[in-house]
Amino acid sequence: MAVLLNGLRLVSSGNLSLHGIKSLQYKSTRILCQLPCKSSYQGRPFSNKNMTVELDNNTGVAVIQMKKPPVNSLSLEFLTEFAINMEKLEMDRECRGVVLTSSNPKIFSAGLDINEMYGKTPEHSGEFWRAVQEMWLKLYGSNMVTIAAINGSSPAGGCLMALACDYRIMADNPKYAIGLNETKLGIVAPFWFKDSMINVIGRRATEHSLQLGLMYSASNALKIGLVDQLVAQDKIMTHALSVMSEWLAIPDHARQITKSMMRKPTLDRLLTNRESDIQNFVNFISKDSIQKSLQLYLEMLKQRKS
Ligand SMILES: CC/C=C\CCC/C=C/C(=O)SCCNC(=O)CCNC(=O)[C@H](O)C(C)(C)COP(=O)(O)OP(=O)(O)OC[C@H]1O[C@@H](n2cnc3c(N)ncnc32)[C@H](O)[C@@H]1OP(=O)(O)O
Repeated sequence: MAVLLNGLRLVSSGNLSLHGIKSLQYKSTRILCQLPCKSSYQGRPFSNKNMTVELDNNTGVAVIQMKKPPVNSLSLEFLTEFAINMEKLEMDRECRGVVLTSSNPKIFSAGLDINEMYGKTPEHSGEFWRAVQEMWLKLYGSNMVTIAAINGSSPAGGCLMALACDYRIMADNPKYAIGLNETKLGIVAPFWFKDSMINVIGRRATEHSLQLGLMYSASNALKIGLVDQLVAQDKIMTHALSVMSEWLAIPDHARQITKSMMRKPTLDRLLTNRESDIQNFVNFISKDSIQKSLQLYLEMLKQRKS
């Protein structure tokens, strides 16, 4: 996948490599990364409106705060913006860690934007799925330390984002739920969603979880290891930054090589099957029966409100 970023053409396919080690550098200023409006993505108009990215040059830690109303659903535009921001941070020698969180006090992310999967052309579906893959490749394959500060519910694609991070801290609120609930929508979590979950909670728990499309309360997510810690909502960012400092105390090169060793087989599996995975998604999502399921699900979401 190629993107134009600040005039530089980037060809991306995941980031972790034994050679991609960053040197440690610190600066004393605080900057707000806002990509220029003129940035382009495969010829599409681009705007950086779905998240803010704030890099603290003292600590080398960036906070990506998702802010797409109403529920941070992962649209093509959102995913494109996310991948470009991750690429930019990855290339920034001063950035060593990323905390991913949400500006919505109740929702981390509602997962993939269902409107992107309903009533769309095969071309659009293919482009959308490539962007979903790219988001995961950038996050799962990042050289940086990645921490999800899950300050609200996080179904499906939202859970995938959290699973792709190195560490997950969830707000201790019984109303929040997290999980890969795809089967409940009549759709199937692809193999790399499944692999991401297996690598965090193990095979048996994943099978149970995926077949039933289970959503876990924060406390049950902690019990099965889907999240690593629960903390009070108002302490979640402070805590995430404190955990980050522990991870950053490890020399980057040793941690990055270890991370690559652990994650490379999972990344390679998608990289070598990328095109067939897209084709599989397009074929699956284009079926009348799946379109019907998605239509009913969208209607149910709207009715639930009223
Ligand atoms: C071969 C492989 C094939 C396929 C693989 C596909 C893998 C798919 C992965 C996914 O991520 S699918 C998406 C799964 N997500 C969900 O099931 C979440 C659904 N949403 C909810 O459960 C709730 O909305 C909530 C996130 C818990 C938030 O609840 P809340 O009560 O706060 O808000 P409300 O329900 O009123 O929603 C507000 C507004 O947002 C719209 N919405 C919600 N989720 C989505 C979504 N994922 N995509 C698009 N739009 C979404 C909802 O309809 C409301 O819209 P409205 O204001 O216009 O009525």
